[in-house]
Amino acid sequence: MSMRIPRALTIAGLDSGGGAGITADLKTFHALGVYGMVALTAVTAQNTLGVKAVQEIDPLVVENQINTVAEDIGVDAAKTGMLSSSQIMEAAARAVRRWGFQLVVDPVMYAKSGDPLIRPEAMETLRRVIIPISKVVTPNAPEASHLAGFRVETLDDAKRAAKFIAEELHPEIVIVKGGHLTGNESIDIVYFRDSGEYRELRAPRIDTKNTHGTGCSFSAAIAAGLAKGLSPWDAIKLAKEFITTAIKYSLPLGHGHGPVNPMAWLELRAYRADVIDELNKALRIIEDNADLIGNYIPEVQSNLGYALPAFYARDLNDIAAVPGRIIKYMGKAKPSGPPAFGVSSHVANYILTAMRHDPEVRSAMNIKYDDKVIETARKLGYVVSSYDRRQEPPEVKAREGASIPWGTEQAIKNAGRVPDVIYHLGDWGKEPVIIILGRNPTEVVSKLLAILRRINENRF
Ligand SMILES: Nc1ncnc2c1ncn2[C@@H]1O[C@H](COP(=O)(O)OP(=O)(O)OP(=O)(O)O)[C@@H](O)[C@H]1O
Ligand SMILES: Cc1ncc(CO)c(N)n1
Repeated sequence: MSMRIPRALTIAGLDSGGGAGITADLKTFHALGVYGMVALTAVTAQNTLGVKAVQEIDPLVVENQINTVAEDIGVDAAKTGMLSSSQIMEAAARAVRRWGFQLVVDPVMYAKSGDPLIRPEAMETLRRVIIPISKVVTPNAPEASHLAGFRVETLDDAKRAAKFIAEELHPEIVIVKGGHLTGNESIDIVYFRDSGEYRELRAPRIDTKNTHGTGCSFSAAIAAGLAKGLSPWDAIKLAKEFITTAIKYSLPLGHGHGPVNPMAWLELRAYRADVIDELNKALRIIEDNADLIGNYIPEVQSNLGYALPAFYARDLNDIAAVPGRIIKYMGKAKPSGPPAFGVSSHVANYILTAMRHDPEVRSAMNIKYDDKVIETARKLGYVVSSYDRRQEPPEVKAREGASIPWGTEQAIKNAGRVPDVIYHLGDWGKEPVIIILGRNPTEVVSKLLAILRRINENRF
């Protein structure tokens, strides 16, 4: 069986700030497993604050770039971004018609900063020449207003504009994006010209100013889906999920609108797999030392947690641990099953709090309290710190899940850094606990074993 490598082309401009244009498009193509190619239309000197200068590429060179990659490498789907002049549009349209590939058009008019990316006289060519050859066109609210000739401020306006654009300019599918509208959801209206059908794309509106490049990545993701052979609707749904992730993990860079993060899609998957691998490695070390560690499994049993890298560790779901905990079975420590995300709140709460002080400390394990462990850890030079549950303020006690973050904060404050070992001596109805922290689960288990082995050496 031969393997088909999906290929997508972006016909767009360069944003020197790296957030929008072809850099966003290429990241998006590759994050979605599609080989990316470029026909550059313009160079912009741009950052998160605005566009300082534009140099257009010769229209014949734009056309030549498209023809050159299409005749050799092949193109399954393409998208257009910044097309600033009528001549560049005519040249791009000639090449697109010649090769007949599926086209997504992002009718780029202004950057997030408000700077224009199209010459006024090219607006008519965009309508007459570019949009009619597109399968999908993706105006935002202001662009839809220009194309439809009336203000687009509500979902109802967006619906009317989508239908108007489809009927007047003849693309197959119109998506009027809701990024510029208000509401606690960001809702895009999708209109299918042939069937006259409307569909909605909904996602929670993310509270961030770092949305530079959203439109570019969204349209590139649709083109990537089409290149992979998805139906238009499946490609559009994938793109919505993709852009929501890219905005959730957008980057606080620069002084204006920071860039979206198309790599988040790929990085999240890579880091999740890595976290599970690292936990499995450490769990095997626990099994290899099951007798020794078995003596230190507490009444509530143990767990070993590992968080995604700090940038991606937002809540308890971003920390993996053993679902049924590490139990004591016939005197031996035994992980009750394979690790998974979002299954521990106890150990995960220690990790989340520690990471706020030291983003490198991403792993922790709880064990049974024993004076000897504390004493030996100190002898080995580990930083040991504690907190006193009896000093917990009533307002913390009253709040579900607030005890551990409070206690961890106390222990960190007492040590002046995130310690290697945190303990507390319990309270009425609360077992005392020891937590061992480290950068990764193997380091945590190594610290534990170093302590337990030293205790045993001293015993005999
Ligand atoms: N704050 C947000 N939270 C969630 N989704 C958003 C947010 N802002 C935009 N989106 C979504 O991102 C996609 C792109 O829409 P948007 O209207 O921002 O494009 P755009 O204005 O063309 O972007 P740009 O010009 O910066 O490239 C749409 O699916 C939209 O719903
Ligand atoms: C080059 C380029 N293309 C598109 C956009 C739209 O976001 C931008 N800001 N810069």
